[in-house]
Amino acid sequence: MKTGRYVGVMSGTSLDGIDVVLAAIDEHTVAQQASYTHPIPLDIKQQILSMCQGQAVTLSQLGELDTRLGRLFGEAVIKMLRNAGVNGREVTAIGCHGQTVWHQPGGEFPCTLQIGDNNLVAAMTGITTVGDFRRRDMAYGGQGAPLVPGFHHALLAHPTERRMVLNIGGIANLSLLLPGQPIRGYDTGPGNMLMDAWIWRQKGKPYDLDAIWAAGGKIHSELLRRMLADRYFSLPAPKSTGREHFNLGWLNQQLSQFMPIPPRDVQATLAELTARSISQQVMLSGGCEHLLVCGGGARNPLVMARLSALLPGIEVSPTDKYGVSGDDMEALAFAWLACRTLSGLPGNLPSVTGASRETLLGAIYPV
Ligand SMILES: Nc1ncnc2c1ncn2[C@@H]1O[C@H](COP(=O)(O)OP(=O)(O)OP(=O)(O)O)[C@@H](O)[C@H]1O
Ligand SMILES: CC(=O)N[C@H]1[C@@H]2OC[C@@H](O2)[C@@H](O)[C@@H]1O[C@H](C)C(=O)O
Repeated sequence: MKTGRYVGVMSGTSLDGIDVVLAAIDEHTVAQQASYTHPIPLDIKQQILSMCQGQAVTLSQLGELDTRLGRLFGEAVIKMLRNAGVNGREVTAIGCHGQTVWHQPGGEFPCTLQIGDNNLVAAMTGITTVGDFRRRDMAYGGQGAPLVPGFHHALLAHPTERRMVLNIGGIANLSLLLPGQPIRGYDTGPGNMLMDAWIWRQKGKPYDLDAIWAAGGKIHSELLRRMLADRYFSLPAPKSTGREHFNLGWLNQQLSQFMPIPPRDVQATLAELTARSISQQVMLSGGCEHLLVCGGGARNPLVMARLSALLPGIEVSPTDKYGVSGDDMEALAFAWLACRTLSGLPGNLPSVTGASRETLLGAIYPV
């Protein structure tokens, strides 16, 4: 294993900011040393959102966004290292996930596109950068996602306890760490994405802080039932999804089947959709003793309370309680994946993604 200090950079589907971490990684430990969230300018956020939802873009717009994001990731790393008082020469490599603007794992021409030019990240920071983590798994027939279950296993598996790790980001994904069984994992469906999109549309707020707005609404049971009937929820694993499917257009389509529903009730129903779709998948996957939750959704008290209520007998708690920061989990995972790539170790898990084999992940951008 190529031990050293690694930087992980993750810009997820929520577009709430670029998460950057610094960690010392060796065969047995991933010791987080610093973290920082870099803001995403609103116009960049809007361009990403329109691309993700399939609106037409010119090649020039795509190329420029690739450059702007590459610069932004580079700046984010430089700022984090400056705050931490660490020189770039002390860092072995950066694992930079990039920004997913399209993810289409099925069909005749599967594809996934993460942008943000890694050549720029390497040039700006003077640090070897590893990127493009998903497409080799896809080249071997896998979904290209989720990639974090291997990292969850390395950090949080227990020899006898049945544990699952749940990331509630824009999309939610679940890792099954069940003793004696192969590691499995898949995206359960919307995490914060629809809740965020609805409150943005209704109130111009990026998210429903502490679920205060949703908590005062009533669940619309027919709308909930209709949304839960979406085909994605009953698909067997391996499976992964994104904004291409669960977006405001999808929500408007569901709402069009009803007389106008008070906006606050829609927000409450979306929070319930997140909790129900996750809890159904936890139970369908055989249940567990401990559900360890990370991602921004772990800060949503309503979703967390509903998960606890829907999963009696399962302890639902943030991963922080188990020593891993829930806000930094994904960025840490990409630092770890970069370390695996430079160490010549595979990064994907065929039992999760459905790929035909384990493989090295990523492309290396040297300095
Ligand atoms: N106090 C809070 N109350 C309610 N929701 C919160 C709170 N804090 C964070 N969130 C939610 O978490 C989101 C950010 O989550 P996160 O940073 O995990 O997303 P992400 O990095 O884009 O994830 P992914 O890549 O897994 O999609 C916010 O957009 C918001 O919906
Ligand atoms: C294509 C893509 O970017 N997928 C993300 C997204 O965000 C959460 C969920 O959907 C997960 O599948 C994945 O991210 C995590 C880091 C993963 O690959 O495990």
